[in-house]
Parts: sequence; structure tokens; C-alpha cells
Amino acid sequence: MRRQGTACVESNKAETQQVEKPCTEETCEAADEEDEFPHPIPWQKIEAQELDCDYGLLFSKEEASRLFMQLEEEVEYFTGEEAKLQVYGKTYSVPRKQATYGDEGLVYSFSGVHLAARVWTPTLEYIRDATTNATGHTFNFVLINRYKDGEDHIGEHRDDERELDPSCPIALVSLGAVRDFVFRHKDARKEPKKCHIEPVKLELAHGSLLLMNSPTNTYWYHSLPVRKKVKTPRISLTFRRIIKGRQKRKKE
Ligand SMILES: O=C(O)CCC(=O)C(=O)O
Ligand SMILES: [Fe+2]
Repeated sequence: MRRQGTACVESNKAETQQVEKPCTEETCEAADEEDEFPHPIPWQKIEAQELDCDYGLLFSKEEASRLFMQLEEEVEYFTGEEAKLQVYGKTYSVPRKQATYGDEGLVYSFSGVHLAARVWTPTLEYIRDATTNATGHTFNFVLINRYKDGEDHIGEHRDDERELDPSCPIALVSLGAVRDFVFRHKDARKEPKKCHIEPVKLELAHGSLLLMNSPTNTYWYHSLPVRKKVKTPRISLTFRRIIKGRQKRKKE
């Protein structure tokens, strides 16, 4: 992604990050003029050893709420077998709802499931294009996760599937309830711990965009932990670029 000349950041309450100082109105304007993308947003850089992310607010609260409601009408989530997950030969229910949309013929495979993309809806195209305008990257696929409340979650994983284009970051758009998002370095997970690398914890705001740049997903696992106090739903959209020739076949 290309960044504005000056980072103009409020705060995303990243617990372990240094927050850059907000810039003045003049420097923000100057940075906007320099930017080649039509929808420049104030980015915050989030860095740690082998972790490189950019975080910013892509949509205002009002627009994010409108998009959330439209997605509630439009998105068709998987049910039945497609809503299950396979780990070491065992089948589990996914503790959230999932859907995939994208360019024709795309299939995304992970944890033993092969998810075929439905055709983009108008709202998904709008969010995808806003993400492209803000980042300069194009995406041909989106995985949508819907968490009905704080009981729904996603366990630690890396999005390192071989069909993902390594030159394209994963762009995570959040709508709805604010949730914690935790990165943990792969060497800090196993016992005995190889090294002490602190986790990186973020709060993903309504309307926010988190760009996970290379090599983040090679070294860092991420999760959205259970948060029992959260009583309202959240939708996450992870826009990706899949290399067509590398996909596995969809299971018959
Ligand atoms: O809900 C989130 O923000 C995370 C989703 C995620 O990690 C994924 O779709 O791979
Ligand atoms: Fe992920």
C-alpha cells in the first residue's frame, strides 16, 4: 500500500503499540494532495518483529452502519456441511457464520473446507472498491465472518494458504461491534518458548480497515477471542487476492 506523506492518527487503542502523534490540519491536507489514491485515509502503522500492518478508519460511523444493515439483507451464509470445519479428521461446527464472494469460479480452501465464491453483491463491490481506492490493491475474493455476539469467535490461525497472492496484503474491514484482535508470534506459542515476543493487541472499530502486509501472516497467528460482554453482532470482511491456477478443486 502507498501511505500518505504524514501519518495523521487519532488512536486505535493498540495496547502494545506506540501511537504516532496526530498531525495538524495543514500537514494532513498536504499529505492528501500528494496521495495518488482517491480515498486517502489516515493510516496508523503497526509494526513488530516480522509484523507489518496498517490500520485506519475507512468509513464514517453512519456509512458503516448503513453498510452493516445492507449486508444483513444481502449476504447468504453457509449452512449444513459447508458451515463445518475439519481438523485432524474430526468435524466441528464453526463458532460464527461464514460466506465467500468473489470473481467467478474462485474457491478458497482452508481447514479441510472448500468454499466456492458467490457472485459479488452491490454492497460488497462498494466496500471492495473503497478498499482498493484506499490501498491501491485489487482483490478478487472476500471471506465474510459474522459473529452474532461475543461468544462467537475465531481461533488462532494464519492466513497463509498457498493460493493467496503473496504480493497482495489481506484487507480486513470491520463493521458492527468493536472486538479485540490479537496477534501472537509463532515462536511465542509453543512450549518451551523460543523467545519472548509480546502479543500485539488491537481493537477493531466499526468501519475500520486493517491491512496485513507481508510477511505478517508467515510469522504471526491472529485470533478474535471470546468476549462475553459483547452482546451485539459484528461482520468482518477479509478481502484477498487468489491466484487462480493454485486453487484446490472443490470437494464433490
Ligand atoms: O473477524 C476477524 O476480524 C478475523 C477474520 C479472519 O481472521 C479471517 O477471516 O481469516
Ligand atoms: Fe484470518
